[in-house]
Amino acid sequence: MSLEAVNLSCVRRDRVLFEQQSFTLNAGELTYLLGENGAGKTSLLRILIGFVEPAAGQVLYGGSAITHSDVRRKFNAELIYIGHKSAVDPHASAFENSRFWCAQHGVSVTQELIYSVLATLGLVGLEDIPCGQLSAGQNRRVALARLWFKATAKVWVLDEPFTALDVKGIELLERHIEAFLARGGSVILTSHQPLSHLTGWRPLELEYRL
Ligand SMILES: Nc1ncnc2c1ncn2[C@@H]1O[C@H](COP(=O)(O)OP(=O)(O)OP(=O)(O)O)[C@@H](O)[C@H]1O
Repeated sequence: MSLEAVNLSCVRRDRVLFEQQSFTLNAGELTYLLGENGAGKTSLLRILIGFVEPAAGQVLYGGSAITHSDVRRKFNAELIYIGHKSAVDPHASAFENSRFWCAQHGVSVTQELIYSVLATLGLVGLEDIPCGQLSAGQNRRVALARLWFKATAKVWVLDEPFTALDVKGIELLERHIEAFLARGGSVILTSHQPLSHLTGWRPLELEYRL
């Protein structure tokens, strides 16, 4: 199913961030959203997932508007969004955050699977302590574990997923994105760091407008 932006515009505090943005995320494609600080990348991603309404235009999933409840349900079932701030509860552990996220998103997982994914993410021994005591990169890994849990996802919308990751973490995530694309997934992401291994992406540049 393709995710399609049709003539999207966004206005923030009387400033037009962007207008008439149209593009399609197709199966197996990676779109790299580029632009200076404040250009509107996060705003565009939040419109794309239906969290914020555009000033004009619409978002279609499989050809129908995501504002229709049946389309919304299907889109929810096939979407993973990881925002810049990650939404990891600092008072809960990596295990508890993962279990809650899976429950909230209707993803059925065993305890063993949660521990195994957290191990893949390099979090062995850190699974049961409050995330507030983990480093920034470790917290990012806890958030990224969602990309391993939800096997039914077809679209990943990732806002600066590489932030705070070390070299190994970047490589792990890039390989996981590659495998997802090879299975026919679609990805749109922002990153202020150049992508190191990922190739074949399509740039989508937002110009900073005064
Ligand atoms: N809810 C909001 N209310 C008012 N202004 C907002 C809101 N959200 C974003 N903005 C403004 O819109 C502009 C674009 O913000 P946005 O976060 O989309 O940019 P960005 O391209 O993701 O930036 P960065 O690279 O710094 O993350 C900023 O000037 C920001 O202050």
